[in-house]
Amino acid sequence: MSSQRFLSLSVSAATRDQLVLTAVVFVACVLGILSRPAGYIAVIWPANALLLGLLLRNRALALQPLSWLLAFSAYLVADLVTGSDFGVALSMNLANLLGVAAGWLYFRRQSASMLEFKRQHSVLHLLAGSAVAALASALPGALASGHFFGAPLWPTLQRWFAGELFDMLLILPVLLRAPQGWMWQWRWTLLLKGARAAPRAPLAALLVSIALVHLLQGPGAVGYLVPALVWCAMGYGVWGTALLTLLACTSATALLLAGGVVGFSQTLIHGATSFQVGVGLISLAPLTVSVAHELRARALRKLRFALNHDELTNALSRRTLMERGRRLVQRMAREGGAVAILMADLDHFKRINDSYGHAQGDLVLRHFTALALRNLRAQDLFGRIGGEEFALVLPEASAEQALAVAERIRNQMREHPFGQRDGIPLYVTVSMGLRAAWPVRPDDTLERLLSEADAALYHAKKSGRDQVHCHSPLPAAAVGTA
Ligand SMILES: Nc1nc2c(ncn2[C@@H]2O[C@H](COP(=O)(O)OP(=O)(O)OP(=O)(O)O)[C@@H](O)[C@H]2O)c(=O)[nH]1
Repeated sequence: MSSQRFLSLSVSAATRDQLVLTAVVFVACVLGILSRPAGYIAVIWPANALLLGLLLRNRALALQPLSWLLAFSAYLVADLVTGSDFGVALSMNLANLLGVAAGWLYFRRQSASMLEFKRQHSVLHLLAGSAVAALASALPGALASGHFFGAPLWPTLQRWFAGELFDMLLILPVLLRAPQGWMWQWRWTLLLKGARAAPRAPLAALLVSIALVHLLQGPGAVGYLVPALVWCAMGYGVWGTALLTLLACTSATALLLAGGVVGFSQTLIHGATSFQVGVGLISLAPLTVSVAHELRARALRKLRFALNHDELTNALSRRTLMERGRRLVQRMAREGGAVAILMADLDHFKRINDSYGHAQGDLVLRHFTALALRNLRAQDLFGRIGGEEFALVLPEASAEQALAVAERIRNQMREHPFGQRDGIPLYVTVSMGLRAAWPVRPDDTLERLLSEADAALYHAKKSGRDQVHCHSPLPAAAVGTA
């Protein structure tokens, strides 16, 4: 367990996390207690959702009974220091803890990807888990309220449930999807860079819609937020959307409370209950859009990769190499730049397959690809032409530089042992043909350069393999230094 400096004390990471958890619950409770105009049920009660979210993010913490005990003490102390009766505080906070425990039991069965909103059904599970947690605290809470204050069971149950559902649906996604690590470990510069690069228009639309909620107040005003939030969902990712939804929905709620459209007095309580459930459910719309948007983007990325790459080696596919290579050669011809083409073919590959098996042959192909890619620059192209034949297109590379790269790859390949057979290690060599063009002429096509590199490869094979042959002879000095 690593020890860290925290508040000038040297504490273990687990203790630090427990202290943070306790402090968060305490502050959230005080906030909730301050919003209790109706006597015993708070307007906002973020403590349960925050506690549940933090425990789900840090499972090791949730598995320690001390964490639960500390959280419970935070609930109790917050109530007692603000003047609550001990019996009331004890029973109400037991109800709170029961809700968190029920939510924990529901969500702990979900996979990490489900909880991080990386699955199609994540939002539905958020709704179900939040409803379970809300009901598990609302029921004992309403019973205790009836016992201590003579509050009617059904309206109190509805009120408590609505408040909890509202908090869970808005707060949990922010915590569950937040970047890895606690506040002090977040990569703030990276986050700020991402925020700066994000489009501004959806955010501006959201601010306008919050202003509209204020200007055109009414029971349906929260709906004004939906189009802008859906737009945000298409540009800001799941976490950004969850955060903006939380901020926008709570701002709109505060504005409508201030305007008297919703209220938590006894006469307005039914409307407030329906309002909170409605806002909570509305918040699921942008979240669902952002999850679907992200899943679609991921599927498209995978599809594009599969289209552009060879399945076995992950080298570029022949089609993509030809497309990109053609564009590159045309650009070099326009700019009068240089390009070097290498054709590479593993030697006696059939024998490797025959003697060591096809699986070993596949391994050699994958290793050769990795080795070649390690020796190339980001702008170089490396593709599998077919079987054990590969092509490399190196822009802005002279014949000497390309020859040096080819020799490096050839030497590294011949020195790498691949498994053993009868105690004899398997070594594989590669032959290559090089065609360099500098400057690239307008009539130099990729097809022609490739076929000339192929002719050079044929010579390399004919001359005994395990060598690089150049299409046109290089100056003697260059060959010596390569
Ligand atoms: N393991 C494996 N073998 C493949 C794959 N594609 C093609 N081959 C094999 O590669 C071998 C190519 O053999 P040849 O074209 O005769 O060439 P070679 O044995 O390398 O001989 P030289 O090129 O003349 O040195 C054949 O046995 C193919 O079955 C593949 O994806 N995996």
